[in-house]
Amino acid sequence: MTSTYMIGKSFGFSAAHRLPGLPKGHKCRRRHGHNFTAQVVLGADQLVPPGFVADFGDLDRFRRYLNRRLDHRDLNTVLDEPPTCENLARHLAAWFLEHMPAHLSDALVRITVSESDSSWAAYHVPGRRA
Ligand SMILES: Nc1nc2c(c(=O)[nH]1)N=C([C@H](O)[C@H](O)COP(=O)(O)OP(=O)(O)OP(=O)(O)O)CN2
Ligand SMILES: [Zn+2]
Repeated sequence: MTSTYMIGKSFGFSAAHRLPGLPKGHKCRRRHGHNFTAQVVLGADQLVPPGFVADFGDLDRFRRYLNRRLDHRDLNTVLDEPPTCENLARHLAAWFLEHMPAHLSDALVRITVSESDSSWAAYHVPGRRA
């Protein structure tokens, strides 16, 4: 279902990872780091006063999770699967749906994870569309 209004907020974190399962010699098999960006996108058909989908400030709990569990960590020890952008985006969406207040989790449309200005992956909550 498509929302009439959309908002997004981006959060940065720095972390290390390596991607097992790639061909021998692939540079991403080696441990390396990125300045990641996670972007949360929320949608709604109606605004709440004073004209918000949701207050950007209400996303602070998500920021705290990133800072506590992902920032300056080895992501291979955080996820049970290879920490690709795709898997990180799904992990973060699952956390968001489980732990954020209902007015935010009900509005989550997608989470995008970027490793650089030129590369990103998104996880869309099933049934919710931009
Ligand atoms: N679909 C995906 N492909 C790749 C991912 C990923 O998460 N999803 N991740 C990587 C590696 O993490 C790698 O560090 C980044 O790869 P890449 O963008 O190819 O390399 P650079 O950051 O050096 O970017 P350049 O544009 O080539 O300078 C690989 N693939
Ligand atoms: Zn990488």
